[in-house]
Amino acid sequence: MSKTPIHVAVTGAAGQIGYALLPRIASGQMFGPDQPVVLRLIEIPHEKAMAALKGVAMELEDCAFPLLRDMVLTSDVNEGFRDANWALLVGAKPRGPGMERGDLIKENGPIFVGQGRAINDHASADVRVAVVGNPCNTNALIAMHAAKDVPNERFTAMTRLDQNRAEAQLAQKAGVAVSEVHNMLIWGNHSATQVPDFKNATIGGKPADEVITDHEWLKNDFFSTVQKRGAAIIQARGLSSAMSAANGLIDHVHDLVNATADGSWRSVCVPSDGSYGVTEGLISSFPVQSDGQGGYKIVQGLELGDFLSGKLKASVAELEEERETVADLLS
Ligand SMILES: NC(=O)C1=CN([C@@H]2O[C@H](COP(=O)(O)OP(=O)(O)OC[C@H]3O[C@@H](n4cnc5c(N)ncnc54)[C@H](O)[C@@H]3O)[C@@H](O)[C@H]2O)C=CC1
Ligand SMILES: O=C([O-])CC(=O)C(=O)O
Repeated sequence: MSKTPIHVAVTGAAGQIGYALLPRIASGQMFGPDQPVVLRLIEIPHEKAMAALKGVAMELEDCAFPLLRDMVLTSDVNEGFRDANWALLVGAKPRGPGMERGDLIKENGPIFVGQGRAINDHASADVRVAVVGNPCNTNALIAMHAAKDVPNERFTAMTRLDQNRAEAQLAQKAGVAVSEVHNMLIWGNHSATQVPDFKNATIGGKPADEVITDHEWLKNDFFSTVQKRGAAIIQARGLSSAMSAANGLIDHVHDLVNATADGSWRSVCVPSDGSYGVTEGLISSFPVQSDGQGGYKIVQGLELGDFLSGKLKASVAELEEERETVADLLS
């Protein structure tokens, strides 16, 4: 017997990431090859955006995905998040050349108040939220505060793209396939202060910093390539990462709905419980292990050493500053 469809709400559905993301959800890559979905597609109430959304929906129809049971197209957030089991908050303005993601905070932050409230009031009791719109950690914090009745741990933000970028860089440097790289972890904020952890990653089962003996490269080029990859894509494409961002979100949600293999973890931004000295309540990237039943835990006991600990402190300080900037949206 076929499973009950799950309702997946996606904001910014007519945007770049939406275009790369929706066919992958509808084809089963996010929730599995036997899980039907209803897509609830949310856009701004502008004629052009809604017309573009209609076009995207027509294309989805034309793909004839067997798992796609229905689509709702709306600019009303209450309708969009109604009965949603997952809310994927993608819709927001992307940065342009020369900007940092944090520069978007005043413009994008307010979007997440209304969306948080609508999720609170209309989504399914088991709703889980993944925020992609930048600055994603602080936007997730805003939505979490606005959704007073939804447990805080249901709110996540995405550093999986950064993790994937870091894996690719390590694999290239070591001259191995990317499948040899495991437990690559990003700590902190999805920003230029993020901390790609080369100490706890492994390559071919050995610590990455034993396989790659050029530690100056790990601390300098590797670090800054991963931290600044988003800007490099904007520079090259004239638009921000969309295909790889959609791919990161597929991985992020897929790995939260399935149990993580023992002894491994994924980078997920979740509300801090104070682990690793990260200020409690901030949404920061941690090593996360999912139980596959809707729960997860922050993996404990990893050693960071002085270099990575110092970098994490700076990233946490930035998250605190962002929280201060949006204090009026958190009441
Ligand atoms: N966390 C991450 O790793 C990444 C985050 N991003 C962020 O994702 C966001 C979206 O990026 P793109 O799809 O490339 O941008 P885009 O400009 O192509 O699309 C954004 C879409 O969101 C819609 N939108 C804006 N406000 C909305 C609202 N209140 N409700 C519903 N829809 C709304 C717009 O009409 C537009 O169609 C940006 O903030 C970008 O910076 C992008 C790449 C990676
Ligand atoms: O860099 C940007 O503005 C978009 C983004 O978050 C990324 O590609 O990591």
